[in-house]
This record gives sequence, structure tokens and C-alpha cells, in this order.
Amino acid sequence: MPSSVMSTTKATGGLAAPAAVSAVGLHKAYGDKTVLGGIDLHVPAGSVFALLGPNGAGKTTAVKVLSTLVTADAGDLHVGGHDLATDPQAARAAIGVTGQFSAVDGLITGEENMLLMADLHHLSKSEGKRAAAELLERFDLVDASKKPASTYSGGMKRRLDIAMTLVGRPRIIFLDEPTTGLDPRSRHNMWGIIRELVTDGVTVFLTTQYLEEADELADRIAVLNEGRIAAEGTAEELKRMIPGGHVRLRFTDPAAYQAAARDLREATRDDETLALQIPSDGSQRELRSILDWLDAAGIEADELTVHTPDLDDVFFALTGPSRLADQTQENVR
Ligand SMILES: Nc1ncnc2c1ncn2[C@@H]1O[C@H](COP(=O)(O)OP(=O)(O)OP(=O)(O)O)[C@@H](O)[C@H]1O
Repeated sequence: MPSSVMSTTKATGGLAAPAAVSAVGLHKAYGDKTVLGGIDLHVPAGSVFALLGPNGAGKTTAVKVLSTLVTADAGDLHVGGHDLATDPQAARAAIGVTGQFSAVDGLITGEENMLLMADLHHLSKSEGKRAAAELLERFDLVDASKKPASTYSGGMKRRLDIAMTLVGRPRIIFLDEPTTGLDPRSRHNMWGIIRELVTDGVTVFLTTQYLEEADELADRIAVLNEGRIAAEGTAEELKRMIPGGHVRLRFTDPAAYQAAARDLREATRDDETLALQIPSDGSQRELRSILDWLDAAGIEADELTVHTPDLDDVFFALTGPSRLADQTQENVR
């Protein structure tokens, strides 16, 4: 199981920040199939929010509803401060959407796609040309700009899609599975692009099946399973929700190791590396009690590391078959 040395907690985006996207009781059914069973979402402005879930969980449906492409059956929904029920036009003006339902037209060139977008946003000819040139440059598409988009690689198409979205200068961007099908290099490029958007103050609402992606990018993550939010929090909070975390103490002095091992009965010993593994949720309270205990016993460990389960563990525990989910519920603190 991958481990991480304590210290990195991402910014939470600050819950006090005004919500760029908020949903209370979002419900959507197709016929008698409930796709979203009354979910709540809160995305602070300027943050990255990841909706994580397996195939068919309802991620795309959530994006379609929140980006006004599909209407909800129920729910109090606000995007960019606008009520989707009463003012969907204003919400639409604040957002950009890219993803599985890409806007890229393969028959025309990248540049023509950009200019078409500029037209749709009522930019003047010169403004449109300037915006297209700037964005094509920014997304490394200048060389390909005169070629039909159908000849672009998957990564180039996604970049063009985002570039087209940015023509309208949206403050909130929905990215539906932005890196699905991309090779590792293109995926990392896309992550860089997303981080850059956030630096510019844009709020990013992304859906993904990749835990690593949510872990890399998101301030907060909601795990969607069968139309319900199974868990919500920062990556670190989610990892702490499931068992498997521990604190590892490593010693160089065999006597100190033996003394600690004698007293810490719940610890698993590794006599070869002089390391003790203590089950722990990695919380500040538990770490303090371990440190206090070491101090009181006059024992000095040479290294203390906190190992938390990774998001894969969280994902499987929360989105697996019901039996597994029930078992996890019992373990959630
Ligand atoms: N227009 C529709 N009519 C009927 N059922 C639909 C429609 N759109 C989606 N669904 C159903 O809703 C469920 C959720 O679909 P959705 O596309 O939102 O899931 P997802 O989490 O985005 O999955 P994926 O990762 O595969 O894209 C699926 O069972 C799907 O078949």
C-alpha cells in the first residue's frame, strides 16, 4: 500500500468562500430509474472540486444538470450565484463545459473552431482573432491550428476543447472526465492546465474515475455511488475514513526499540528494520498521544511516519458491492 510521510494537507478552498456551485437535494430520474437521489454539493469559488465515481454513478448527469443542459426533477441549485430554476441563462453565461460531449468540430481546423466559438460569444472579428491566437498559443496548438481537428490526437482535442471554452471567459468550468483515454504525458499536461485555470481564479468542477487525479487536483472530493454521495471531504479526510492507516516508528538503537516494543502491545514489530507499526487514523490527537507516550517513557524514535490508505482503498471501500460498503460503514469513525 503506498504511504505518505505526514505533512501535506491541501488547501480546503475555505468553506467560508462564496459557493460557485451549490446543490441541495438534487434529484434526477430517467423514467423509473433514479440517477441522482437527492445529493448535496458545495463548491467554494476558486477551488477545484472532484466528483469521483465508477461508471454509471451519475457523474455526467450531475454535470449536465448543473450546466443547465438537463433540468433536475427537484433540488435547490445555484451556479455562479444564479438560481437554475429561475435564471438558467445567467448561470449559463458564467460557466464553460467540456467533456464527453465535446464541442470540437472535426471537419474544420482548430483555428476555425476557435473563431466559431468567438462568434457564438459575439466577439468582434478582431477580438475573436486575438482571443483565438492567444489561446492557441497558450494551449500549444499553434502548429496544428490550420489542420482539421479530426487529425488531432486525443490530448490535442481536449486542449482545443478547453481553449474553446475559455473564449467566453467563464468563471466556473465543468470538466467531465477531462483525462479519460489520455496517455500519462497528456494527462499530466492536462493537470497543469487545470492548475493554471485555478491560479487565474476559475472554479473547476471535474468528474473523474481516477483517484490519482482527484488526489492531485481537488481541494475537495465527493464520492458518488449509485446516485448518492458516499463520502465527501479532502483527499486526506477521505483516506482517514477507512481502516489501514498506521504510524510507523523506526529506531536505530536496539535497546530503545525493544523498550518501545515491550510497552506498545498493539504495535506490530519488525525486528529486522527495528520498526513498530501502530494502528492509527493519523489524526493530530492520536499522534500527540504517541509522542506524549514516547516522551513519558523517555524513548526516542529516529523516524516517525504516518501512513494513510490511498484513495484507491477509499474508492473500493465506498463504491464496492453493498456488502463491502456496509462493512466499511461500521469502520468509519
Ligand atoms: N438520457 C438518459 N436516459 C436514460 N438513462 C440515462 C440517461 N442518461 C444517463 N442515464 C443513466 O443514468 C445512469 C448514470 O449515467 P451517467 O452518465 O450520469 O453516469 P457516469 O457516472 O457519468 O458514468 P460514466 O463514467 O460511465 O460516464 C446510467 O445508468 C445511465 O444509463
